[in-house]
Amino acid sequence: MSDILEKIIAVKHEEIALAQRKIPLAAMRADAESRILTRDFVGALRAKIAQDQAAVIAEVKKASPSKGLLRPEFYPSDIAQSYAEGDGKTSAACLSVLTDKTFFQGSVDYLKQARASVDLPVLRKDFMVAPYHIYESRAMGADAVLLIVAALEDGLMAELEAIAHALDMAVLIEVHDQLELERALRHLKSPLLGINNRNLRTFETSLNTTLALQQYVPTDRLLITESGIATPEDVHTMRSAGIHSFLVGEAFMRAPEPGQALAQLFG
Ligand SMILES: O=C(O)c1ccccc1NCC(=O)[C@H](O)[C@H](O)COP(=O)(O)O
Repeated sequence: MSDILEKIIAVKHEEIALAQRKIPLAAMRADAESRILTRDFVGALRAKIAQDQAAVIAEVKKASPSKGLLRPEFYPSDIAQSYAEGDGKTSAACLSVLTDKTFFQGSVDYLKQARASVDLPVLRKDFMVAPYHIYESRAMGADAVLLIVAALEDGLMAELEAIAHALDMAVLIEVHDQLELERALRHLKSPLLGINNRNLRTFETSLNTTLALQQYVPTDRLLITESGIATPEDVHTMRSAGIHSFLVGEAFMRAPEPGQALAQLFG
């Protein structure tokens, strides 16, 4: 595991211990299981692709460990609405909202605000390390969760996926290299397979990460390229290679109108 991931995961274990003292696991689970209305995350991506459009998961991210503060004036509802509207022709399929406070200046409230202001399905972007996280994600309204293979043992990641699916949530699996990809394919069932172009040791992004791993992804999985997508040429490179699903944060967060930036990048 990279240093940054190790640091983040250590903080997540501390956070969970605190959270469970406030709301015990049984209560959080009951809350999660009482919420039955989920938006179809996988369906929203597939619908865009069926219309020959790029399926964009647009990220609501105030700051990041690699780049620091991205968007000082940060209003999640406005950002979400801008993504949902785009330019009227090209818009986001889904949202991804960072809820981690320590490293990304995110918040659970940001997810709630963003989701309440649009009809799009929402991914909770955080670092899941225990079943509690999955129940908590559903209880706060998330339609999908991220599972980072580099941060999870085989048995645990399969357990977290099963809980998410039992709660009707989608799971975005995230890998960085071939070993992680093989583990994911062996232990996880979710159709959503994200390849993250960011090297978590150097923070550099390279689209070649996706292009090199693409050949090992079975056709029944939906490949999503993540991180470092910044120019129409990047989009063209991916779409020419048959990759039509994208997770993009920074390029939109630095723009005054994130939805317009999305339309310019993908229109
Ligand atoms: O963004 C970071 O600096 C980062 C550092 C450590 C772990 C994860 C990190 N990013 C999470 C992401 O996966 C990105 O927010 C997402 O793929 C969007 O990337 P980008 O378009 O490059 O903002």
